[in-house]
Amino acid sequence: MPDVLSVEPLTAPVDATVRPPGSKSITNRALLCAALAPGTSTLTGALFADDTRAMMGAIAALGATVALDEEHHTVTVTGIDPAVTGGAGTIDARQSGTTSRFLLPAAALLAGRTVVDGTEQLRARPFGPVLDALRQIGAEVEELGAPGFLPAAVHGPAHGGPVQVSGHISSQFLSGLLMAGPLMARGLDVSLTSPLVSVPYVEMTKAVMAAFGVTVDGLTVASGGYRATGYAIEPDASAASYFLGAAAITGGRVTVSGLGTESLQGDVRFADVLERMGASVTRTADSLTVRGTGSLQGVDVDMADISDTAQTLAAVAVFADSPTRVRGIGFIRGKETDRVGAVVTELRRAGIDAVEDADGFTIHPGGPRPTRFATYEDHRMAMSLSLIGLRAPGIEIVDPGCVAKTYPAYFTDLAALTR
Ligand SMILES: O=C(O)C1=C[C@@H](OP(=O)(O)O)[C@@H](O)[C@H](O)C1
Ligand SMILES: C=C(OP(=O)(O)O)C(=O)O
Repeated sequence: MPDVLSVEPLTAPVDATVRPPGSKSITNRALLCAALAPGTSTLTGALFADDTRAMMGAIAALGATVALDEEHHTVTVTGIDPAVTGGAGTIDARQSGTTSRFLLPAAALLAGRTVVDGTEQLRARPFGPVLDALRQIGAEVEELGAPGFLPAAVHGPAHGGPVQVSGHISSQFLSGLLMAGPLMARGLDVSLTSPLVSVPYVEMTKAVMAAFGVTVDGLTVASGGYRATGYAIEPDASAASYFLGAAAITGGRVTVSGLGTESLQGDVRFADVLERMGASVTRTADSLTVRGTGSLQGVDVDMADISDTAQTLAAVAVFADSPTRVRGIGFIRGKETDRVGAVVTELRRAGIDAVEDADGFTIHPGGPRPTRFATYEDHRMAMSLSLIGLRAPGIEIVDPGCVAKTYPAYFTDLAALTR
């Protein structure tokens, strides 16, 4: 991957059918549930990217046997019995929020000490709510760096029972607790102390747990255990947003196969936002087609449920004919970077009138000038801003390799749109 990548403008509207790689979020849930299930599970359609390799490494450190068949997008996992497993040493969650926030409660099941750490970027992201929750349910927790941040050590076994956790910073704390819940002696009964963001991800957690034989009732899960299974992972809906956005801004057509009305991923609702802007959307049980109609209106939209697609919308909004206001996403300042600040800074660099709001941003349409975009080690900055280059000449992306976090082949697949 070069240090800087030039995006070639499309010479004709896109007309393509794509199938993005497996969902990061579903892959990492399925890997963890499989690791906690006695017996062997086979996961098909899995994502192979930095975030999921982080989870594969983490569950192997817990003692699971993990066999990769990358060519066939398949992972085979033989699970552990946490009741007879000791601490897992030091686990490197790399840049992955899901790996780290899901692993801490799972590591708290073990009668031993496990340290969870990651990159400098991950060390800057919040962990206080899950560390505090684990203390409430009987785990010993040491904050080895700044309080509320990684690295942190947990020593179980956590006994479970009633636990309180906040919902407004990240839903991953809740998802992680729920997934460890069935292996706790008292099960788990979670109460939220603040409104939940990213709600569809918690529904996804329950759905994946159900596939592995565990029922969550509200936010309560009984003590029990997972069942190993065969599990098919859908394509990644956040990744799909870039291709759907490309159709909308070029007046072309993109069909995403493998994702439709039956999807477990909230981010498929990005297509609804494009529809509100004037694109035409066709949905089947397992496909989504967006057709650009040649005109896009700005929208005023709350993206608290689907915030990984907010940067995609920012790029699309540049080509609308009225302003777009995105609300409800103040919490994305705590993701890979301050995504609100970063997207506004970069659009302004291209001469676009973009404004930072307390809970989101406002984008006024305009003609972007040739620009070298910074990407802040954030895969979604790189993937989103590249869309601008499909319409405007002279767009360059710094550090395009950062897409490896969730979509290593992104720029190859984007270039294939023009062929
Ligand atoms: O549970 C998940 O798989 C995720 C939840 C969301 O995070 P937050 O709950 O922190 O918003 C999302 O942004 C992230 O990419 C994946
Ligand atoms: C926020 C993201 O990832 P995570 O929180 O899992 O690191 C993302 O993929 O956009």
